[in-house]
Amino acid sequence: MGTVYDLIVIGSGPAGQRAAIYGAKLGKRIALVEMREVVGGACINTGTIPSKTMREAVLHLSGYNYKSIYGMNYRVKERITMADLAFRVQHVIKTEIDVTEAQLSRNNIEMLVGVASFEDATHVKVTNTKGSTIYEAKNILIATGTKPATSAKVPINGTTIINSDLVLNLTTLPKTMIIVGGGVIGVEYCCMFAALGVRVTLIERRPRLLEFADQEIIEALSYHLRDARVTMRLNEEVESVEEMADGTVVANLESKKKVQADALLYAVGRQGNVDELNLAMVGVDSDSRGRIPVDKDFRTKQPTVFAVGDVIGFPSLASVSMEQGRIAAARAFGDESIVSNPSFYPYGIYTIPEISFIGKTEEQLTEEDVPYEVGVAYYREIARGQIRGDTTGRLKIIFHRESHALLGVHIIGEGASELLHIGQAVMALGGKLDYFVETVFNYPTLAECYKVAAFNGLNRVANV
Ligand SMILES: Cc1cc2nc3c(=O)[nH]c(=O)nc-3n(C[C@H](O)[C@H](O)[C@H](O)COP(=O)(O)OP(=O)(O)OC[C@H]3O[C@@H](n4cnc5c(N)ncnc54)[C@H](O)[C@@H]3O)c2cc1C
Ligand SMILES: NC(=O)c1ccc[n+]([C@@H]2O[C@H](COP(=O)([O-])OP(=O)(O)OC[C@H]3O[C@@H](n4cnc5c(N)ncnc54)[C@H](O)[C@@H]3O)[C@@H](O)[C@H]2O)c1
Repeated sequence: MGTVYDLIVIGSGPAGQRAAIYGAKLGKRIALVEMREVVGGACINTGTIPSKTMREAVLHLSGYNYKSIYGMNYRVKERITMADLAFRVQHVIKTEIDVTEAQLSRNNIEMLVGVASFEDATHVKVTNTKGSTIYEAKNILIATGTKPATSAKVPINGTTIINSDLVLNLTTLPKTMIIVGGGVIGVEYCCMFAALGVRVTLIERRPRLLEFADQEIIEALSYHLRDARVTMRLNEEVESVEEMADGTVVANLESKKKVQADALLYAVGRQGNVDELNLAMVGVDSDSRGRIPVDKDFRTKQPTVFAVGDVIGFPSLASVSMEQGRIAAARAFGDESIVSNPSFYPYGIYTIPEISFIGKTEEQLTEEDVPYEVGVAYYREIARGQIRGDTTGRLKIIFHRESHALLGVHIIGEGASELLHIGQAVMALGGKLDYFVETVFNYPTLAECYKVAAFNGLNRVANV
């Protein structure tokens, strides 16, 4: 009789890692199956970490920050190459893999290398070059993540027509580029390539970018995109993509227009990694985008089978995936102690400049007939904004007119994704606008924006 694990986790991205470690901390016997040669999933290997590292390298090498302070063009390196960017990205990926492997090994998690598929609700087959082995577990957790969505009419060739997994495959920095999809991936890469001087055309089928974000913030972002010479084509759908004989690429739009460029990034969403899992063996379904439905404890229809992370769909963030993994592992072992409130989950969008928010948008509150007011602080009014050379950033607090409860915080500007956590803490602890008025912040800091925005908001309420 072989080992019976308490939990087998399929996938070593943020969701799977956190589930495995939480289970191990409870003293359980855990195995983690990963089909890639390295741990970390899309987060470390192709998604979050590479894109955020590339962004940092772009800001540094392109002299973006220098320009905002001295108002002139200065490049650390005159000809920035894809190799310059890849060098830094590979370094950070390697370090993150090492850190993760050490963490898993310290917690005595057994690594099984290969593709996992279900035999039944308590047995998983793992197949690798040496053959197949069947493992037994009391609980199984699916954390297989997603891959870029494809289309038969978009021939990804890995060199001029790429998806987000293949950005570093570009051998040379294109002069012109088409980005299909104005979601988070499309907009983040759009900002990076534009900062490098690439003329980008961003094509999005919806009437606006990043529909879930506050409109005022997206209008501010659009100003920056135009300033970086990005052409935005909204309400336009790419129907097909062609490689031309001269090596360029053409996007054919539904509206019959054509857009030509040196390269094209196809970023129209993601598809759950469910094909290999043989879900039918456990009676679990997935939808057309490969998403697995789960209950509030992340249980599928099969009580011993859980699913977490990107493979269950929205919000598809590394941060949230980790939390889902932790909760699912706890529930699998009857631990109800972890409570997590999704309304306090933040968004960090690493555009240039950064966007971050929590809570409701003005549009949502208007829709819900909530009597709200806003308070805004502009970085240019704050000493730290002037010192850092970011005079276009802004922080907006949305609060209830009568109770002054915080309903949302929306920031665009340098450091937004870090700065947001002050608002998040105050919101989560039930604090109100008055907290910012009564609290002394370090000076000069961007945190002062909260105080200025709170005063601005109170003045507006007092005047009506
Ligand atoms: C370009 C890009 C940028 C992003 N930026 C951010 C960001 O800034 N902030 C943020 O919070 N999120 C970001 N995300 C999202 C984030 O990467 C994901 O939310 C996160 O990786 C999801 O974690 P996961 O564990 O669910 O899946 P993944 O990280 O996708 O890991 C799944 C793992 O499962 C393995 N696997 C799949 N099928 C099997 C099988 N049958 N057997 C064995 N192993 C299997 C895969 O090989 C993979 O290693 C970004 C994503 C992309 C693509
Ligand atoms: N900073 C972050 O948190 C971060 C960064 C990157 C990715 N992510 C995660 O990765 C996930 C996937 O991101 P994504 O941007 O690929 O997907 P997405 O679904 O967010 O955006 C895809 C966009 O492409 C558009 N689109 C689809 N087909 C089109 C067509 N034929 N022509 C023109 N436009 C078209 C859609 O309208 C949509 O706006 C997101 O859910 C996000 O949570 C997060």
